[in-house]
Amino acid sequence: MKQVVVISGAPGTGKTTVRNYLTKEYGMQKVLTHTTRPKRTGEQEGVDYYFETDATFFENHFLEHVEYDGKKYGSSLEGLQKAWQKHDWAVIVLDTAGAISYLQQLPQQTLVLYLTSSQTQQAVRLAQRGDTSALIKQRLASQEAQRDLHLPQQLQGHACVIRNNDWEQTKQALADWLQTTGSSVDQAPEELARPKQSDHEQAAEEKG
Ligand SMILES: Nc1nc2c(ncn2[C@@H]2O[C@H](COP(=O)(O)OP(=O)(O)O)[C@@H](O)[C@H]2O)c(=O)[nH]1
Ligand SMILES: Nc1ncnc2c1ncn2[C@@H]1O[C@H](COP(=O)(O)OP(=O)(O)O)[C@@H](O)[C@H]1O
Repeated sequence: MKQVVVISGAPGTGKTTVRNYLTKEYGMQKVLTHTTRPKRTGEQEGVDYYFETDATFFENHFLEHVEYDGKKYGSSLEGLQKAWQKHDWAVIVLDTAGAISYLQQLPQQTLVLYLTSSQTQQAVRLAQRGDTSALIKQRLASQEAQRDLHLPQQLQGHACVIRNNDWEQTKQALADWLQTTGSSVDQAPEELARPKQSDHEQAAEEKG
């Protein structure tokens, strides 16, 4: 059975970190999304996002797309299907509006993980990531970031909520959650036995 783990939450709660952990430790296949926001230092095309312009963005066939802090973001069904060709478990990072769309459109396949952390911690982490203080302030004050500070009603009862403060506890909470989903991710020894790829190796392979 194909599954997609949708990771959602406010900026700096650790969505990308958890996504990378689930790909490396559990072999889940990352689904990249498209955005018109500028690349951050260190981000790479085809590794972190597919970076688009306003003109190229709508050349994609989106399963859902949103506006977040004035920029466009969207995820395609093709991207998800490509991931499912490689592994039964895909993982994607979306805002809460995207998570709601996935639950509505793919109710049998979608598992939502909603991350939280204290707002002070969020700001500290975004600074660690290298974002400027002006950017952090703008991002955290945006309507969408404020909205995503709380689990929307449509996700209540459908999301596993993890407070990502202590990383060891987060890893344990993820393991416990995956066990309760009756997941088969632990039962894919041939996948897990493969040498771990770096994100860049994986991107190079995907490009062919
Ligand atoms: N709905 C939706 N949200 C997305 C998509 N891609 C990224 N996001 C979300 O857009 C928001 C902004 O992402 P990003 O610019 O990387 O900023 P960050 O949250 O500060 O790491 C985050 O909540 C992401 O989860 C997408 O394709 N669809
Ligand atoms: N549990 C944690 N403890 C300490 N730092 C963390 C933890 N989780 C994430 N981080 C760090 O916080 C920063 C922001 O995390 P990131 O995954 O980019 O957040 P998001 O994708 O939700 O915006 C990164 O530098 C990351 O290494």
